[in-house]
Amino acid sequence: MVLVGIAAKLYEAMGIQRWLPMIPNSEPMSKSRHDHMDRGYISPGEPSVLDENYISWLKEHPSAISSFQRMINASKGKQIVVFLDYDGTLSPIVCDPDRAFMSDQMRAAVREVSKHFPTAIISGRSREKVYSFVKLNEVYYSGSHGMDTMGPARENKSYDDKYQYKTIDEEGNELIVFQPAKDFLPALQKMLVEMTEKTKNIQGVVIEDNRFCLSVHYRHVKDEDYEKLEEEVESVLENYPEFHMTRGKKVMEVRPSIEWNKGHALEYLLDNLGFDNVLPIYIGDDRTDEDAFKVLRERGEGFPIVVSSKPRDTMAFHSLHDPSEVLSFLIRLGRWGFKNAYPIQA
Ligand SMILES: O=P(O)(O)OC[C@H]1O[C@H](O[C@H]2O[C@H](CO)[C@@H](O)[C@H](O)[C@H]2O)[C@H](O)[C@@H](O)[C@@H]1O
Repeated sequence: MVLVGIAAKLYEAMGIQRWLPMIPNSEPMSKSRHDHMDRGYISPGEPSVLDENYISWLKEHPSAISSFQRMINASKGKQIVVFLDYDGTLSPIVCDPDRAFMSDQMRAAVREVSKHFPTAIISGRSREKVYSFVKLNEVYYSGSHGMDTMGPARENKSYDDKYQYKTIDEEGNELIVFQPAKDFLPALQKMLVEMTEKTKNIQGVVIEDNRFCLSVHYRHVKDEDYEKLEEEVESVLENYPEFHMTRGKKVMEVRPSIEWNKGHALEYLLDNLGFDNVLPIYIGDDRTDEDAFKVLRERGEGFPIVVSSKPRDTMAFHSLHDPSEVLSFLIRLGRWGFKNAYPIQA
């Protein structure tokens, strides 16, 4: 019974009401098909019911699902804008970066959300690559950790025209592309060749060309070879003082040292959307998403939501356990938008 109590506490904090029907005097499960889908969802990576650390972390970063109504109440009179990270948020983390596909269900949920709220995906991948996974024309894309952003066309004098150009999408809509790290492209291509050469004898290394940054994946590198790989990456970087390395999930990321990150991309998109009263929701799992969480905190608006199955330091207010919970949240948001928000004009 004690175990059941702890588990119930955990699920309640996570916003998962799967346990409730088993507990006497609890609210019965709704008969609505959609409600049932949400409540019946079982996340693949549920924490151990005894993970007290996770339970107390959830008190600091409550589930965005259980806080949904509060978020919606806060959006009164404001335009909701949705920002989503890709890997680990819209698709689960998998061994092969080229096979991080998004499920059809997730695609449908993002499409539904984007019908009612401006939606952007901000990823560490190249913009083209993330589009090839998502395949939705209804959303804006920002690749290379925000260094390649395609957003709504708007005269915006705060950004240097040297790095912006106008373009037309397949449906004839005018868009603007902002690439603040454009000057670094030749050096990046040179570095990619050197990095590939230097690491070619280390088994398991995958170098991904993310256009304005490089990802050196070491998920398949033997532990005993990791140090060697790190040395090689650092030795290449020594010849490129205008670049630096950051770390993600089993990946070293080499980026131009300019003051531009996912947080700046978020602000750029918000500027170009041009709403007066806005409520941004940003969902992400990566360390690089913290830059965007920080921006929302500093602006004092919106909801930064971290995707994490473990307690961790974060600037986010709310949390979701994994991409399956992201799906539940987006389904709910899309459904709410369908009933309550005006459709976005094409
Ligand atoms: O900003 P994101 O969209 O989250 O991109 C961050 C990096 O994600 C990818 O790598 C991660 O996901 C892979 C697929 O699940 C996994 O194999 C890898 O270990 C993770 O680090 C992507 O491949 C990187 O280029 C992105 O920078």
